[in-house]
Amino acid sequence: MNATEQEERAYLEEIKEKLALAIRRGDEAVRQFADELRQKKQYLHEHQSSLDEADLVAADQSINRMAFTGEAAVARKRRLLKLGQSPYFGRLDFTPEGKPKAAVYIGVHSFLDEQQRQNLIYDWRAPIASMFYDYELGAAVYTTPSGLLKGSIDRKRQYKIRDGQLEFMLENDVNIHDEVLQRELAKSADDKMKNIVATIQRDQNAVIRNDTASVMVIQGVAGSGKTSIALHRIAFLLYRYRETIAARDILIISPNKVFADYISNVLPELGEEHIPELVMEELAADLLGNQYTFQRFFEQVAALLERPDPAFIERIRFKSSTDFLRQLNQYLLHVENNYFACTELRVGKILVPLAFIQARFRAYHRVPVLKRFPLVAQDVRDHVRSATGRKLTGSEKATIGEAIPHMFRFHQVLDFYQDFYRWLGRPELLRFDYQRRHLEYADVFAFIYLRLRLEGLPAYEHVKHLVVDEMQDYTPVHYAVLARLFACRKTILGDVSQTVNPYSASSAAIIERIFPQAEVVRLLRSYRSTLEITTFAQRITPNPDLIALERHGPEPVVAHFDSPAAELAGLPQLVAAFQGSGHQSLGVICKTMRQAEVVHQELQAPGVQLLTAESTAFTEGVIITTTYLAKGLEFDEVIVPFVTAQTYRTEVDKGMLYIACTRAMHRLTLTYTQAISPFLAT
Ligand SMILES: Nc1ncnc2c1ncn2[C@@H]1O[C@H](COP(=O)(O)OP(=O)(O)OP(=O)(O)O)[C@@H](O)[C@H]1O
Repeated sequence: MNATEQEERAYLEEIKEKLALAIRRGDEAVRQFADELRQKKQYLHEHQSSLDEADLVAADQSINRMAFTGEAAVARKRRLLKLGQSPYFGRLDFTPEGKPKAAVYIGVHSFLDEQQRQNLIYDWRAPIASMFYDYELGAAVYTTPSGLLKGSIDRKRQYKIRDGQLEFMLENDVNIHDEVLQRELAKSADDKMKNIVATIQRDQNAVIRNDTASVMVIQGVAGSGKTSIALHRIAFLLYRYRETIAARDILIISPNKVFADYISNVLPELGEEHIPELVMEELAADLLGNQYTFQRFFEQVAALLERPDPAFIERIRFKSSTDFLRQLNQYLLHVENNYFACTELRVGKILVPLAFIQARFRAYHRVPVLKRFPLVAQDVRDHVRSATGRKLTGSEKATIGEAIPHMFRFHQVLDFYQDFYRWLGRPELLRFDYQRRHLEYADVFAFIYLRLRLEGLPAYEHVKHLVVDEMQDYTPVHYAVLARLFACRKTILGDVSQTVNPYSASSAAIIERIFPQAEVVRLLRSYRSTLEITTFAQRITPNPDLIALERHGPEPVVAHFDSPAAELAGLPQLVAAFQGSGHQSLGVICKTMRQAEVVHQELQAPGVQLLTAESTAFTEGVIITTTYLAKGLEFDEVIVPFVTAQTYRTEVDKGMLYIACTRAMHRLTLTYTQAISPFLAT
């Protein structure tokens, strides 16, 4: 151990002691709060009858205040305990111009020595910590509340501290970022996504700390850290705007429950509370109300994979275009201008002129049409009352109330939606099952959009930041709905190469058309997989811009079997090899759920889980699932069975194969019988 390391170890012990002391003090404070709270409650209980209203309100407020302070103390203790395990991961020695040098230690949270009023550890989100990610040695600058602070960095160190013990430290004379990053990436996959604070890369840092974009679109290659970055960005914004945004004000829209579970740990790991999340289809169900049922996205994808009917494809393709949204908007104009068949209205002796009713209808152009009738009816009543100089009878009021809506062509959104296709001259593009009141998936958001425009829907005003993951799976109407429901800032992320349904995919360019104010960033470095796996996946869907990280592992194996029975019989051996490898997770990723069930039959054993659309959690071990459900997840090892020319032959199949292969971090095996898929033929 050299002198520097000795010094650092001694410093670590010092910090740990200070942390332990702070925890003890905190415990004492919590105990005091609890005692005071108990006493106060007891006093209230005993003196209830003699206290007046004002006393009670004051007592109530003081109890609430104490409870709040108590909760804050408990949260602080949680943070300190966490720091005790791993107080910091980085250090930079910074000399601001004209000021003395200071060592800045950076950790997941800040730690202030209250006695010395000195910051011993800086939160990675603090302005000064940004230099750790943005600069090597030499001139550096960061933004303080009072402007830019220039200076120079003359030392940078990285540490790995686990369970309070220093595992290693690296000095800046080696390229520390690469070395630590390599170590992090070589690790085994967890059943939960991890935080990456210690190794955030410069381009990623720029996205995380961007606090100006009202809509940020992250278009990144597979494994570029999009999801990680979006979550760190949320943590950053919660820190930066802690006075105005809390975790409960954020909403993450994710593709399914398993993915939501997988990412659920990152923010708590960073010391933030759990963030509300919603699966896109839950949002749809919320907005449709309970009058309709609808096909789910995975059912649409499954139908496309199993029986790709041209008319079905045509319906999906049409409804996924920006032109479709434009037509819907034109139709709404047409409705506004033509569907109010206004007539004059006789109420007793008074004739309310057509022009008056028409003008009132137009005057409310900001109100959704189906919500205008009571307003117009009220104006007509007022008109009649001032014309007659008397109050209206109940029956006159009712006549007006009924007559106005009657002048309008339809009242049900479904009638409009059907009419829209007639207006287009394409009635065959709508398949609605009347008996089950069942919509195809491609109609769900178009229908909601019409509903939103015709009836209005309550906006999600409490949401102050919206995150949409897997953006490529949503179409212009989805975004049009989101834009109207969520007026807040947004982070939207995805990868066009990972579309599960190429007939309904959106690129960043399409999203930009809906959010012209969007800032689009492209992330091209891929971190997840070894170079061998990335190169293999690139042969399926090439992206010349992708930059693969130089990390090596075994070449992917494509194994041929003589018969389907032999292929199935071979799978347990592959699983056994995984079990002996020291890796934590293996994903057996199939094209369809039917195939996954067949594999599950073969591999059933403790620790083997079939992940279905109904699953809600992701666990370590052997997971058998479909590509659709594996999206966004990652595994140490991946097996893709049945990669035959028969199974993987269409564009949709190709996308599936690419997604499946890019889930692997360290090892990839594909198996087949007969002829291999043309996407894998060399
Ligand atoms: N700076 C980094 N330091 C350490 N690990 C990183 C970094 N960036 C990304 N990773 C790792 O790379 C893997 C992929 O990250 P993530 O899942 O966020 O990428 P993604 O772009 O959303 O992937 P995909 O679109 O393929 O699902 C994760 O294991 C993540 O921890």
